[in-house]
Amino acid sequence: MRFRREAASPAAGDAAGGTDAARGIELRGVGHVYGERPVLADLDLHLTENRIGVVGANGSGKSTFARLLNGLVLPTTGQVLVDGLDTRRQVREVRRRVGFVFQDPDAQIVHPTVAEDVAFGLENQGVPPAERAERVAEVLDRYGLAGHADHPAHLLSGGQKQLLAIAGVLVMRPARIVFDEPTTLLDLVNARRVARVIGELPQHVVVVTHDLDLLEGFDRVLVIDEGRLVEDGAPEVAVRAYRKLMADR
Ligand SMILES: Nc1ncnc2c1ncn2[C@@H]1O[C@H](COP(=O)(O)OP(=O)(O)OP(=O)(O)O)[C@@H](O)[C@H]1O
Repeated sequence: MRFRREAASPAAGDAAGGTDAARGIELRGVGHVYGERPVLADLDLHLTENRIGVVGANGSGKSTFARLLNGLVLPTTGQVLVDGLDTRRQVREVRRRVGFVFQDPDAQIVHPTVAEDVAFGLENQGVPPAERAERVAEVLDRYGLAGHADHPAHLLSGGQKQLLAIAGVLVMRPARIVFDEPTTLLDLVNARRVARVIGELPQHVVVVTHDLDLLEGFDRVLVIDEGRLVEDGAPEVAVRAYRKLMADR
């Protein structure tokens, strides 16, 4: 899937449109059903914090939740609003605003070389070549990939691929970024590196993860269980609740 290619302006920090009250991501009475299988129900949330984590058991509905936030999945019931934009009716604008980083970077890498891969979304958007080159160089430099610009993207290490996937989203300057298990496939060194990168982003981020260390310094953590929100609070409180939930199984 190549949805990240649609992430674009406005840059982080830009006036995102709508009224202040409409800022953030709002879920109103959201539920989701795949075929006959209900996977999320009764979600009423207003997500405004800079760093939000989402944890829960396998199959609890976290990826589905993440995908609702940029319109990759549409709610079966209720509404998801991003800065006042409805994911059902204004999906293109929503995807410009909300970048999405998949768990497996191979799902996002579509061009032969590192630089071409990062440039693709900008090219699609009609960004002029000189600006394109400048933005690509800047983002590759920031993530330690400048020396790999002309290398085959698929030959990068797992950690470098994840950074490339993040670079490909960031170059589009979305105001918000959703990460679906960004460190699951990485070793400890690369997991820490990606955690640091996420921690330093100016964007609002929502991170689905099983890596509880990643949640350090987050503003808010949601615990999802069997498709329902069962805890919502500061990381220490939410993680404690999650551990207890799992210990009782
Ligand atoms: N496209 C789909 N079609 C049908 N069922 C699906 C689809 N995607 C997910 N599901 C089901 O929905 C439920 C929730 O899946 P989801 O991937 O959202 O969970 P998760 O919490 O992210 O799991 P994990 O931690 O294992 O990645 C699971 O039972 C899964 O089998």
